[in-house]
Amino acid sequence: MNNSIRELTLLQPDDWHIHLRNGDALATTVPHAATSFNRVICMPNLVPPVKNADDARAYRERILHQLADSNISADRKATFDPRMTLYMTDHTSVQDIEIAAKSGIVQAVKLYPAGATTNSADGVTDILACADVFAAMEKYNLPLLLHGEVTHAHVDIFDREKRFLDEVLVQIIANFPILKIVLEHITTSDAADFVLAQGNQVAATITPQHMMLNRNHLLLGGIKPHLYCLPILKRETHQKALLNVATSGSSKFFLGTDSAPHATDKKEAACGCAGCYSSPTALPLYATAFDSIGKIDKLEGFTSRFGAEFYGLPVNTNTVTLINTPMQVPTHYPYFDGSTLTPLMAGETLPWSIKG
Ligand SMILES: NC(=O)N[C@@H](CC(=O)O)C(=O)O
Ligand SMILES: [Zn+2]
Ligand SMILES: [Zn+2]
Repeated sequence: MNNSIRELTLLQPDDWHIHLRNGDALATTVPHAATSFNRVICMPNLVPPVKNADDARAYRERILHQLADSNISADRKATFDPRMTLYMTDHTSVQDIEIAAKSGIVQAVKLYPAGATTNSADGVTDILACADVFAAMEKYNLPLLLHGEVTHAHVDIFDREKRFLDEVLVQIIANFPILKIVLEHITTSDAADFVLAQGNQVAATITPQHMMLNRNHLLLGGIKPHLYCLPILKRETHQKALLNVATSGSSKFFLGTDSAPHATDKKEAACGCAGCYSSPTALPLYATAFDSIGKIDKLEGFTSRFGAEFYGLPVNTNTVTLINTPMQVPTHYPYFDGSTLTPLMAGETLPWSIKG
């Protein structure tokens, strides 16, 4: 690598998997997301969850209200477009799907196996019993977004994603061959290979942490609660495989930060919450990851083209410029009620930053 200043102008990225939360959290999360992204797919695991089109519309209004109140630039305000998801439960009906599909604001339906992750208690208990709902999603071309882990108590946490592929996902795909599916936040080479082996209706998002870090970062030399997310970081071979597919130019893999804020004290605890907060520095993080193996030329497809293509949306027309001027990730951000958020790689220096 040479030492000259390099700049990289990208079509403005979209984040196809983000947790903005609700209430007072929005004052922090919305401007952070809107600074880097145009479209964001807002996860529905609020308390209570976003279960139908009316909930989604009301949630979107709260986000847009917060956007209007924030002091980011008028340009960024104008292009920010939160796209909503429904939280699938055992009670989701075909009618819920029909109404959502026609609402114009619901982009997808999210399935959490019950108990798999943060705020998933209302998730689906018997996925293969949801045939009529999947059929309706197929009919209306509404994608299914998966937290792809089995939840049986006896299955080892490091095996849960692979078991989901073999025991659940193969059956969903076999029964609903044209249903669009995104396997969210993939963590293993098994998941990457699985997605590559499917038709173009199956894609995956990859977070910055899963392509930059592995379980040694989480557990060696002291436990690092801010690197704990679900699905949990895996071994280095998986991390490398994810970085390789993300930078391969395959349009099946695209940006989804899974930025998932939990106040610092809720993570630095005897029973710490799962989730990494990465949204404000996601672009420098991904640029750093791609550049680490000489693949920065593949960044724009991953950040700004493949997700839009998968969802059948136009690519953005505005741009953002990254520059290889180092930046320090803040040690924390103010959150609500006097708490803070500690971001992914807090205090570390990244070689790339956003220009201007
Ligand atoms: N990824 C996480 O570890 N946590 C997410 C939930 C999720 O995406 O699974 C959250 O909402 O906190
Ligand atoms: Zn998840
Ligand atoms: Zn998530």
